Amino acid sequence: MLLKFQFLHFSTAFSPKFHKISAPVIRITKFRSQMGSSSYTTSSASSSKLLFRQLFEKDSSTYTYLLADASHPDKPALLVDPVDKTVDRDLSLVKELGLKLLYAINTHVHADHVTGTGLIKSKAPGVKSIISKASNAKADLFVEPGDKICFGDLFLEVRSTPGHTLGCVTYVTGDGHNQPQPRIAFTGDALLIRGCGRTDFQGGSSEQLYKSVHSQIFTLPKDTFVYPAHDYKGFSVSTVGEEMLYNPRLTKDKEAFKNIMANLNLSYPKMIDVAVPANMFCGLQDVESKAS
Ligand SMILES: N[C@@H](CCC(=O)N[C@@H](CSS)C(=O)NCC(=O)O)C(=O)O
Repeated sequence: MLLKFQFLHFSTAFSPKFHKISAPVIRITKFRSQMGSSSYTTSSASSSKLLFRQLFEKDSSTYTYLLADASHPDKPALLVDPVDKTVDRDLSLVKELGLKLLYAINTHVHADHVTGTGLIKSKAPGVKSIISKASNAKADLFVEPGDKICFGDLFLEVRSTPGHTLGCVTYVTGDGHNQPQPRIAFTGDALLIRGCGRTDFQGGSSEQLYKSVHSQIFTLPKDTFVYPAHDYKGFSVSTVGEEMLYNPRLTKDKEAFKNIMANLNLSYPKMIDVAVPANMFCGLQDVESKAS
């Protein structure tokens, strides 16, 4: 598949740029198991190159993920779905592990917490924020389906998974010999473990979500790890195969799914009126000129 663009691989003199290229750079490497540790960690998916940490923000039950190419001399890294309240913790971890943070990326415009991307940019100059173009939010870089976000020799592929919000995307680790195996999907709120994101605001659509999950996530290899943006039941990780068998909503047919989603009767997230406007600007409400 031809790529519309690919972010440049990290170099010592760090300077992220947009480049249109026709194919990813693939190098073959060996894999070995690597356990991770932090304040809250799983380490189910790993390779000799990937440093991976799952971090938790308890007030909104949000997961933030830290990924880095540990085999690269500069250890280029990115954070998926950082939360404002835990930015200091996350940046300390980045420093302790000797990583060079390149990107702070969001799966979507969150409604229940303020994203940490703007705060990270103010505390770690040079870090670029990323969100989907379809989100209509502000960021330094906008991704579209099929785009790749490179960090060292590793990359995340962008898959469009609207339904919870209009601009939701799922980031999936690359498919190739030098990429982590099994693959890892960061599903945001599109697919939760034994659940899924609600579809009753922010351009949500149960019809669209059903299509997104079935066409963009359930088509990944069954051993692909599923790491969502939230968990409310104590789960930390699942797999595509597991969710295809046991997800109580998405194993149903489309009409039954739509009926379930129409009758969730969830109260609105407590922070929605603060979080959504702020998150349209990387969490930096009223700082439009700085927000990118
Ligand atoms: N009680 C929380 C919000 C809980 C909630 O609505 N979660 C969202 C994801 S964050 S917008 C969701 O989609 N939940 C699906 C579900 O089935 O629980 C708060 O007040 O913030």
